[in-house]
Amino acid sequence: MLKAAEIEFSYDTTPLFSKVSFHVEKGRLCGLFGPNGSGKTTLFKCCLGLLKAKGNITIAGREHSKISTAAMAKLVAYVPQDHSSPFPFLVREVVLMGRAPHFGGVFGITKEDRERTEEAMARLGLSKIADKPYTNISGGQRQLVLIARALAQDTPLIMLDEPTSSLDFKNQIMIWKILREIVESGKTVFACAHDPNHVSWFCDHVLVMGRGGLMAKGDPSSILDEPLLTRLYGEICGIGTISGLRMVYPK
Ligand SMILES: Nc1ncnc2c1ncn2[C@@H]1O[C@H](COP(=O)(O)OP(=O)(O)OP(=O)(O)O)[C@@H](O)[C@H]1O
Repeated sequence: MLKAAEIEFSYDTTPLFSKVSFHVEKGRLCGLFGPNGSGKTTLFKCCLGLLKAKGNITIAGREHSKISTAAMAKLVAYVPQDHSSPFPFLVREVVLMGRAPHFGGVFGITKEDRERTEEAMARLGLSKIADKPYTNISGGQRQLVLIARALAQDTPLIMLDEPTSSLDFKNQIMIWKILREIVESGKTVFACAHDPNHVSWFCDHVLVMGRGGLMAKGDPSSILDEPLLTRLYGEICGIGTISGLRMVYPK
C-alpha cells in the first residue's frame, strides 16, 4: 500500500535519516516506533508529501509525487500529533471536513456525507459533544475528533501520529481496537506509537526508528525484545507475561 525506498531527509546539512526503506502492506496495521526526536513525524510528513525527501515513495502503486492533492485526499487520511483551530467550528463540522474529498460538485454535501459523519462520531463516543465548538473541548476530545474526521474520510490508508497520546486508558484501548477493526475491513493503518505494549498487542508489523534511520523492522513481539529496548532507552525495560499477555514493564 505504501512503499518507501532509500528515503533520505535533512532539515539542515546533516541528514536526519537516510537509507529508509519499508513496505506497509495492504490490510495491515503497521506501527512506527522510536524515541523522541528520532524522526517519526518527519518520516510521516515525507510519506504524505508535506516534506520533500530524496528517494522513492509509492502509495497504492502510484509514485507519490505524481498524485494530485485531490487524489491524495481520497487515498490517505492523516491524523496529526496535535492540532488547534483558530475558528470555533463545531465538532460535527470538523468531522464533516473529512468528507470534503467526496463532496460532489454541484451536489455539495450529500446525505451520505452527513451519515458517515454521524457514524464516525458515534463510533468514537463523540455524539454528545457534536454541537460544541472544537475550540472549547479538551485535548483528548480534540484527538478523538481528528480520528473521527479520518474515519469519515474513508480512505484505504490512514496514517496517525501518536493517536492515543492525549487519551485516557479506556480511550487508548478503544482507539487501538478500532484501528484493528479498520484493518480487518481491508484498509491499511500506519501509526506512530511510543508504548511498546500497544505496538506488540495491536500491530502486525513494526518499523523502529533510531538515530539516522531505521534500526529494525518486522514482527513486533520478536523485534521489540529486551536488547533492542535497551539500545533505545538503556537498562530500564523488562519483558514478562501476565495472563498470557506479553508485557514490557519498567525495571
Ligand atoms: N521544522 C523543523 N526544522 C528543523 N528541525 C526540525 C523541524 N521539525 C523537527 N525537527 C527536528 O527533527 C528531529 C525529528 O523530529 P520529529 O518530530 O520528526 O521526531 P519524532 O520522532 O516524531 O519525535 P516525537 O516522538 O518527540 O514526536 C528533531 O530533532 C526535531 O528537533
